[in-house]
Amino acid sequence: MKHYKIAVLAGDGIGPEITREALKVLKLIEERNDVSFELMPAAFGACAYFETGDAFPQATIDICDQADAILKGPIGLSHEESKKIPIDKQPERGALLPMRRRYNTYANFRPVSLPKALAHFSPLKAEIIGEGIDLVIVRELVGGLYFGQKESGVNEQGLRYVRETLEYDELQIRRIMHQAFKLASKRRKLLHNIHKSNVLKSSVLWNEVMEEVAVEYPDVTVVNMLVDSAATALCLNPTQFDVMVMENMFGDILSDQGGGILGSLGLMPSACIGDDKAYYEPSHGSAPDIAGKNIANPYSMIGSVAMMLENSFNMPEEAKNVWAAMQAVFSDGYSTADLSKPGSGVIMISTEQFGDKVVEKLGKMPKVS
Ligand SMILES: NC(=O)c1ccc[n+]([C@@H]2O[C@H](COP(=O)([O-])OP(=O)(O)OC[C@H]3O[C@@H](n4cnc5c(N)ncnc54)[C@H](O)[C@@H]3O)[C@@H](O)[C@H]2O)c1
Ligand SMILES: CC(C)[C@H](C(=O)O)[C@@H](O)C(=O)O
Ligand SMILES: [Mg+2]
Repeated sequence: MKHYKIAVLAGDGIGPEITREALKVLKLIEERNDVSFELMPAAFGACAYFETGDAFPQATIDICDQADAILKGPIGLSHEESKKIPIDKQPERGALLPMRRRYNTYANFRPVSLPKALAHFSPLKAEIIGEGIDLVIVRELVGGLYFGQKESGVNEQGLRYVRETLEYDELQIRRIMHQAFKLASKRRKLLHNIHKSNVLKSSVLWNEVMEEVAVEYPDVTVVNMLVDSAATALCLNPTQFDVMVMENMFGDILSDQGGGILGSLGLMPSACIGDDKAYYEPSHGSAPDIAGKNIANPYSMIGSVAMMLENSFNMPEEAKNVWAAMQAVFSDGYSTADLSKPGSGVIMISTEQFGDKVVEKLGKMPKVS
């Protein structure tokens, strides 16, 4: 029997609620397969800061170091609450970015997917969604503005100033390009390279390296698109996209737009992959506005489990079953509050009921031999 250690970082806000549902699904997966999961819960985020004075405490680092994979809920506080924590200890700078850096999880895969049958979830017109949206944003996750040099102070004119640098070297660009081209090769063989080379020199290097890597993938068609134009295209014609590759900050922004065109950030799982370690997290945040109400959509967290099964545990068939189980819940007409607005015809269920229904559907699916 295969045995895997999973660090479970439930995080802040809706994190514990959606993690609870994801763990129900993991438990059933253990029962259905020749696999055992050793769950290692650990404090991470604002909750860890208030408990220990550190958003990514040493005890959590030790657990994550040992783990075969990390399942992470969203972290963070509301804008006002964040002010209670010194800026460098806040969960984003004090936990999330250090984790990305520590495990060098440079490739972030953010699927943006909505089958035609669920077009009513989207704010876009059905004719725009056509046969369905099915694209993946490949976001570089450990470079760019997020990790470049920073300085701030008072300048010669006595004005407060700040300087943040957008840094990439060719190795960082090359490795994310290989990830994007490999994914494109397995899908529609179409890669949209998103850049801003009309202004940013970083994008000029980005495009140069992309062209060098492209030679190794002659069957993949590359379409170059400026990031501002891509933002419009995601709304007006999202089905033209299959795989989109971009630097860190562009990927942060366009992936939230991805959630927007689907109808909810609750539909946005993700995988953050490094050469030696991977962690899995929803693309969205801790949703302080709905935390503790049992109304958050756990699809993003359960989808992150599916991505973990496929990428870290070599269980692609069971991963497909998890996706199918969630789609089956939607097909029966149910969803959480984010996607069941009055008049939508969708029957509203709680976070917990959604998890239970996924478990029920998955339990009825034939086991993978
Ligand atoms: N990777 C992460 O851990 C991560 C990602 C993004 C934001 N954050 C942090 O989260 C905190 C809140 O940020 P924000 O409010 O700007 O963004 P958010 O993503 O938490 O929420 C934006 C909107 O989407 C809704 N939403 C998000 N997830 C949902 C779900 N699963 N089901 C239903 N609705 C959902 C929220 O209710 C809210 O209306 C901030 O501290 C931010 O830094 C963390
Ligand atoms: C919380 C924040 C640091 C993070 C990011 O900007 O990468 C989040 O928005 C995300 O998309 O994972
Ligand atoms: Mg984001």
